[in-house]
Amino acid sequence: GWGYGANNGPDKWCDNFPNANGPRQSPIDIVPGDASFDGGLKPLKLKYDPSTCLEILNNGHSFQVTFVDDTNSSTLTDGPISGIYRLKQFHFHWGASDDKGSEHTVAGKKYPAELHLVHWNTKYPSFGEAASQPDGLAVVGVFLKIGDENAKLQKVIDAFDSIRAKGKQTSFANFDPATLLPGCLDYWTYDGSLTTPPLLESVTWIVCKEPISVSSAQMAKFRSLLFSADGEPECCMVDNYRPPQALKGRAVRASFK
Ligand SMILES: CC(C)NC[C@H](O)COc1ccc(S(N)(=O)=O)cc1
Ligand SMILES: [Zn+2]
Repeated sequence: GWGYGANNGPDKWCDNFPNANGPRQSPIDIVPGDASFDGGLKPLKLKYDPSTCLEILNNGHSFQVTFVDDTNSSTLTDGPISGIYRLKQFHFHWGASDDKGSEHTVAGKKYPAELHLVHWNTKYPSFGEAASQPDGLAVVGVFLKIGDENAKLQKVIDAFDSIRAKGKQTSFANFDPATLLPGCLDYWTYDGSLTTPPLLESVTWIVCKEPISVSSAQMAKFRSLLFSADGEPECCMVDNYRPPQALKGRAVRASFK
């Protein structure tokens, strides 16, 4: 199956996933000077209920924290979107070293990691249905930069021993994803796609300008996770990011001046 190695990585995805060369692929390099301020963009409204937090799992590509999404308890509204989008999961992408790892870049700058909070449009019956619609998903991206230890993130890291290998999962309750958001919610937004196969072109991307902190020691813990399952040769889960894709004429708007 697809992955991030030399033989199954991003440059090979087009062999099985034709969306790879589509007109609205993600991630992109965000060039602040080319983004146009749009005064019509509303502030992001994120309302998260920690009791909807369900479990944490290693899916062999990243780890993700999944949420109960059968009610509007944890939602994203306003911002560049219309209607109500429900939180489904959050996950991260990171590098083998602190000089790379993010999917989006900012005028060519790579951050060591990037958080994705994945939401689906409740005008559709489920995440799976929404994922195939052009306005089906909204993903909030938050950059991580090396600095002070992030105590909120540590709660997630403390679960890594239980999900070290592909396919492992464990219960994960009462986590508030709002604690992972930066203080300032200024953002860039553009029409894009899933950054992993099937690369569906269904995502309104909302990328926060302000990063959150993570310590180098905490990043080392991310890199102790494995792409491989129990019983397979151990393969460290690192460099699980897709590089920036062609903009193909798309506009990037800024919610801030
Ligand atoms: C519904 C089917 C297509 N399954 C989709 C699968 O769960 C993968 O979902 C996702 C969800 C989010 C992203 S990202 N990195 O763009 O935020 C990538 C794949
Ligand atoms: Zn992602």
